[in-house]
Amino acid sequence: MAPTLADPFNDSSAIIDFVINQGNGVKGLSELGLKALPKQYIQPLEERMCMTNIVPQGSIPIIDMSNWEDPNVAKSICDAASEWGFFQIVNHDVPVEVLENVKDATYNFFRLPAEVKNKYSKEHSSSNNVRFGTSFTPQVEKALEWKDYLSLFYVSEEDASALWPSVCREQVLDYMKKSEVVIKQLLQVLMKGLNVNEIDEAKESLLMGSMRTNLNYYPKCPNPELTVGVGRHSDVSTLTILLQDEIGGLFVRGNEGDDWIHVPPIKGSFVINVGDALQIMSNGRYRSVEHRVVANGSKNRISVPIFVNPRPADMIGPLPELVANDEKPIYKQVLYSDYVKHFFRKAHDGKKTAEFAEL
Ligand SMILES: COc1cc(/C=C/C(=O)SCCNC(=O)CCNC(=O)[C@H](O)C(C)(C)COP(=O)(O)OP(=O)(O)OC[C@H]2O[C@@H](n3cnc4c(N)ncnc43)[C@H](O)[C@@H]2OP(=O)(O)O)ccc1O
Ligand SMILES: O=C(O)CCC(=O)C(=O)O
Ligand SMILES: [Fe+2]
Repeated sequence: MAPTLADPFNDSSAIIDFVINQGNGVKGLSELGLKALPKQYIQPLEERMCMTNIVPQGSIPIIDMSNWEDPNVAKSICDAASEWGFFQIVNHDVPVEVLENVKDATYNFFRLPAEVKNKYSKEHSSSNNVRFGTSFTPQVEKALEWKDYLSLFYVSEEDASALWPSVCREQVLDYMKKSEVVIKQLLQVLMKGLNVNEIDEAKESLLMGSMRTNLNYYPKCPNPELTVGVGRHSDVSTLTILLQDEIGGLFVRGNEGDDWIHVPPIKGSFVINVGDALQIMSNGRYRSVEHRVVANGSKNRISVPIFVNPRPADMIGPLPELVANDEKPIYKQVLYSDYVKHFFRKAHDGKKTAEFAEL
């Protein structure tokens, strides 16, 4: 029987069963109208966002991509990637309509009944390329995160037609396809900033040979101050291109102490961040920076990141062009899928994943 407000979950396993096994997610919990956050979601004090650590006037760079080849624009992109690891881009040529369509498609997927979404869960999905889930790695997390997601790994149009949910398939494919131009522009500029002037086929495949789009849903939360939407982590991608809605809640680690900087929503923009794979390939010149998402007490929020990655079978390490000139490598060569598996098999733990590749 479905739990009600008057008849809340009587034991710990009932809540896990409702959220994870039945596929209701935290969206299902939120819609029950619970008055208090279930204890499984209460984060330790040190993982909750503390208002005193938010830099009030802090902001990551905002870069206009209309003249992306201009050396000044190129310099601001490379500087932002080295100093902040994060920036926002405007005037990037991906039509606003494509962005609105993928946001609508995200809502349409999460509006589906739990039993339909649950067909895409780890336990029921016929393929690892499609995954509906909640939190990050619930099996190993001491406290759960207040987020549901659908993760879509792109292999081919045929694979997507056969496996991706029809309610969002075309919109996500269009979003990925139309974003490729700006992804290539950013990678070209970032490589030039490392004196890698030609991106041949092999290098393009190493930088962007596989892509994954996640549809993230953060429902409104009864006690947002006690939990997190996403805990502190850096992405394992080369680059992440993130579309967020108008609600806000993404914070980036600042350059000093425990400072956190809010990333304000800008209509039509993308938030760009360097991932661990690019930090490793650039031998630490570009930085993958910790970020986190807070929960919201009054509104639902969505975001749609495209993770641009090496292929699972690629070996990643400092690019040969960088270490050829006596620069000391700080990372070893690692198999990218081993790196990603290491990330997915533990709870979010800030910047610790990169230690896997340190020399
Ligand atoms: C969900 O909340 C998130 C997600 C993120 C993501 C940030 C990123 O940067 S995603 C970019 C990751 N890169 C890639 O996907 C490209 C390369 N892909 C691969 O190397 C492989 O496809 C693979 C991801 C390693 C999966 O390979 P496979 O052979 O199928 O390996 P498995 O053994 O099935 O999986 C390993 C391990 O990972 C878990 N897992 C797999 N896919 C996902 C997924 N999409 N979401 C969550 N977890 C996933 C899987 O369950 C396995 O764990 P076990 O415990 O079962 O062994 C950032 C922040 C967030 O909050
Ligand atoms: O929702 C957001 O703003 C960021 C989500 C995120 O960091 C991720 O999915 O890796
Ligand atoms: Fe992230």
